[in-house]
Amino acid sequence: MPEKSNIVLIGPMGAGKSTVGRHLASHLHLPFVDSDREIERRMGVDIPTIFEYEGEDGFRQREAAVIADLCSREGIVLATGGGVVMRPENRECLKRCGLVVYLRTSVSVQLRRTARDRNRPLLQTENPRARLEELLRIRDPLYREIAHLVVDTDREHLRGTVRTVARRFRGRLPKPDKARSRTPVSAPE
Ligand SMILES: Nc1ncnc2c1ncn2[C@@H]1O[C@H](COP(=O)(O)OP(=O)(O)O)[C@@H](O)[C@H]1O
Ligand SMILES: O=C(O)C1=C[C@@H](OP(=O)(O)O)[C@@H](O)[C@H](O)C1
Ligand SMILES: [Mg+2]
Repeated sequence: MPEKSNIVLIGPMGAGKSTVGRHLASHLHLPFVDSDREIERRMGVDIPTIFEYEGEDGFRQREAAVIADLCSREGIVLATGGGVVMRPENRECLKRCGLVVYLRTSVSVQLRRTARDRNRPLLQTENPRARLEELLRIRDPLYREIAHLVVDTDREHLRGTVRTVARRFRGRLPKPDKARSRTPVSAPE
């Protein structure tokens, strides 16, 4: 069970974590944080540059530090990068950080949504489909391992996905009345 009341979006590149996250945060009136943008902000360079100079390992190290920091916050919507689940310490951290939502997507839809974007170094290859398939084979069980909720984004429109997650999140918040009735009442001496 999560210890904090954040919403954490996980899933592969092109699942819509950044886009759904931004809309969901605005729908729920919560702050939105994208861990990739936070890494770029701290470093002052973009993700392809970090990969170029420090390799994927360097990026993963910076990502783990940012995830640990962001998970200390309360009441945010957090969009993660697709590879965040590769490190066990991130998985542990995210599980405790809030409601973890796996935005599931087929490789064909991922390809379509990421085709024109040059900002994902792992997809700058001759065969992005094969790369996405291989990443999903490794990562899908890891997404499922920490997800409290799986939402298929192929079949739902953006608005539908936002509503589904918002409903499930609200359902987990303690109702004011019930919360009061759970307050222990001290017995008269
Ligand atoms: N549910 C959706 N339906 C249609 N297009 C989407 C959906 N979610 C995201 N997109 C589009 O796909 C692209 C990649 O989305 P993004 O949010 O960056 O994915 P991620 O952060 O998971 O890699 C963006 O251009 C976005 O507008
Ligand atoms: O899948 C991955 O390993 C990555 C996904 C990217 O984020 P998105 O999933 O938001 O595209 C970004 O963190 C980086 O390029 C690595
Ligand atoms: Mg993103």
